[in-house]
Amino acid sequence: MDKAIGIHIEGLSKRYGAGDTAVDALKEVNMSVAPGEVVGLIGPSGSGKTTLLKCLGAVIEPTKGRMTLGGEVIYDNAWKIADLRVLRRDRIGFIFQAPYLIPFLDVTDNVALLPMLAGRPNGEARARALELLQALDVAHRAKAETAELSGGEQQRVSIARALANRPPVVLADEPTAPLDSERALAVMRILNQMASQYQTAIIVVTHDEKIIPTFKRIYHIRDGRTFEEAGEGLSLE
Ligand SMILES: Nc1ncnc2c1ncn2[C@@H]1O[C@H](COP(=O)(O)OP(=O)(O)OP(=O)(O)O)[C@@H](O)[C@H]1O
Repeated sequence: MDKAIGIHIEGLSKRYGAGDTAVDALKEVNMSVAPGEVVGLIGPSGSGKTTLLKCLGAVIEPTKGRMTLGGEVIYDNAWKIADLRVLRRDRIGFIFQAPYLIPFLDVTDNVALLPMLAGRPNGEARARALELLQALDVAHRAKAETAELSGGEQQRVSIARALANRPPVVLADEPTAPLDSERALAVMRILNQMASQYQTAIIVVTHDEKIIPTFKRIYHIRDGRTFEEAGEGLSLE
């Protein structure tokens, strides 16, 4: 297995239920995303996007197949990792449509919380948080209450949080859906910069027409099967 691969899945299938009512939500899906790469995952309602994201995020168990993360096999017809919560906390970043910041922690602690939970000393966790806040241009709000931030600032903090444990993969679920064109493209610029700076593989589930031209590579999903296509790779500079 190529150690440089960020996330790699082979023949991944997911069946919900059994017998007459069984639903094959994923049918032998293959996908590879390299460190530093941002790919789009696009498909109509019911095509299997959420199921795939949940399998990639170790939130639900696939039925069969193989999955590697940072070169390590994490699933091979069964989980190969004893503690899935630790896997999710330390090695997978999640970005959602809304920022979901913790309102009783300041901006720095929202980002430092994950490294602290992973056992990093407080000073180191805060220093890492500050470095990310700087990279995302929100360090001037480091001591602010989350409610004092604009929507765009909150979202950048949520991106910093997703990267705080330096995960090899970040899963972003419709991160630009509520944003206007300019802000949506700004988020894509940030995701591309972060992917490249931290060598993270980023998968963006979206149906947002505004950002689809920015992907260099797209996985389409239809009825549980994926196929790959070159994207336009619109420059975000
Ligand atoms: N817990 C479940 N039990 C049974 N079937 C399910 C379950 N979750 C999803 N499905 C079925 O699996 C298929 C894929 O669903 P999934 O939620 O992954 O699609 P999606 O592409 O995310 O759709 P949407 O864009 O509408 O959220 C659908 O046929 C759905 O009805």
